[in-house]
Amino acid sequence: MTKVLFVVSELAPLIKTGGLADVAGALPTALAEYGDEVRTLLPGYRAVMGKLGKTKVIEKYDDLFGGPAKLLACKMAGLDLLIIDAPHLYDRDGGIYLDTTGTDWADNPQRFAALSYVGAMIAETGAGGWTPDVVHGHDWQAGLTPEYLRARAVQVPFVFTIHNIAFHGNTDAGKLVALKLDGDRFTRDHFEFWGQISALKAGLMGATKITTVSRTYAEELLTPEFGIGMDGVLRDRQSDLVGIVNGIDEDIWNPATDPYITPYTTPAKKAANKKALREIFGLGPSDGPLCVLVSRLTEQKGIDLLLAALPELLSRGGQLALLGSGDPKLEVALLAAAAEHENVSVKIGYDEALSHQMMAGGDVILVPSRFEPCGLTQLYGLRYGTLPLVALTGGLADTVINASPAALASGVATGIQFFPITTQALGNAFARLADLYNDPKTWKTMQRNAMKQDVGWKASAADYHAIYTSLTETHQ
Ligand SMILES: Nc1ncnc2c1ncn2[C@@H]1O[C@H](COP(=O)(O)OP(=O)(O)O[C@H]2O[C@H](CO)[C@@H](O)[C@H](O)[C@H]2O)[C@@H](O)[C@H]1O
Repeated sequence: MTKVLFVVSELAPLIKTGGLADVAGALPTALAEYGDEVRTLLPGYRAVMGKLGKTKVIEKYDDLFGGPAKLLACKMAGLDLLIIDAPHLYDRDGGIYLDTTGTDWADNPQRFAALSYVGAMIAETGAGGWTPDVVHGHDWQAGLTPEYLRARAVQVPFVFTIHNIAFHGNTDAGKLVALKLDGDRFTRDHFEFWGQISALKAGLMGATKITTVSRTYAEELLTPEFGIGMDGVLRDRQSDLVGIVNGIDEDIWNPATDPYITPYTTPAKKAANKKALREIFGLGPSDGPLCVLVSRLTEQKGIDLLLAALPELLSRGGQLALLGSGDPKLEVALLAAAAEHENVSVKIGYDEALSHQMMAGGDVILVPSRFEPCGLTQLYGLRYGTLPLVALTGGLADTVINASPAALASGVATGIQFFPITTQALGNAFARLADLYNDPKTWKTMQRNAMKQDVGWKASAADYHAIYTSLTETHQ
């Protein structure tokens, strides 16, 4: 049994902007099956504080990066939480990373340095008598943790998981003092990155073990194209880098019990959900596949490729129902496409219930990402018999079995992959999709295969458990 402190900036079901929250929310329960005890340290954003039940104050800090703060302990949704109640950092309108105008909060470096700093303090002195054997940080927001552990001479292993290397958490060198960092370590070997402080680099350099969320992404990260400036750092640390594919919460994402949908256990019974979904999106009947997409709208997600390839889908009778929010330019372009084509419908926003209805009612889940460390929506799609059409990259390469002639002949295909990641290849994939969809026997076989895939956390939690065990053994 290993006591593990998660240090993370979002956590489902309390606060979520993307897949990081899902992983942070589901993995602790899966690890408990192996006897590991996870407590999760999370900033007390306004939205979080409003949802907490009974809390216990276990620590008080006079000055946590500019103001007084408390450490609260509570239980929620089966999780043991440690919440940093620091109003000067987290109690405000707007998003958790962005202000009301969509700009990064100017004090994000301090806000997440505080998260990492409290993580290190807990590792040193414990929280209410509980001291972790391992600290497990996620993404750049937890990246400074090993610097603070080192400053306190705390010898605890630090596992660092990269969910998305595109975010570096960089800030200017003038903040060294404000962030309580050791100026002597502002070098290329530690956390200096092209003249800036990089929280991500600090985490990568200081981690005892680095994980990322699929095997293919672990390999891709070593290349300049995917490493986004950190490939050199990662090549240096390659022997400590491992890819562990994400799972999904099989209770929340279960078509047989999902409270947001008409429940089903066989693909044939998706029909009621498809009808309902078309009504929700104002789409009429059509002969082609109903494609759905649920995503943050960013460059990463290949939405521009989809827009350019849409004619191929629509010319074969396909439809698109899309839910997302993010880049205003993409939002405008999507709404324009919806206005132009009757078989395209777009909802801008974030809607958990609707995302479930889309998984249940769609024929196909689209993930045309330029890069995708793991991706979760294709996993939801598999579980719901909604076949993934995905770019061949990262976790999308590892979790979908492409409908190649060989895979179809042996009856194992679960979706469609396209490569290179271009408009033309996506357009060709839409043509393949239409052919497969028009072959009901093959389509049903693929749906049944998809629904049988193991997309839960059990196997991957075992891999994390093995890492914790090996690290605590070597540190004893
Ligand atoms: N408008 C909306 N309404 C409702 N729900 C919405 C939504 N927009 C997104 N979501 C939900 O947010 C999650 C997104 O997770 P993903 O893993 O697909 O991508 P993300 O890039 O956020 O995560 C990063 O971290 C995760 C976790 O490691 C990696 O899988 C991934 O590759 C990496 O980019 C899904 O649960 C999805 O349903």
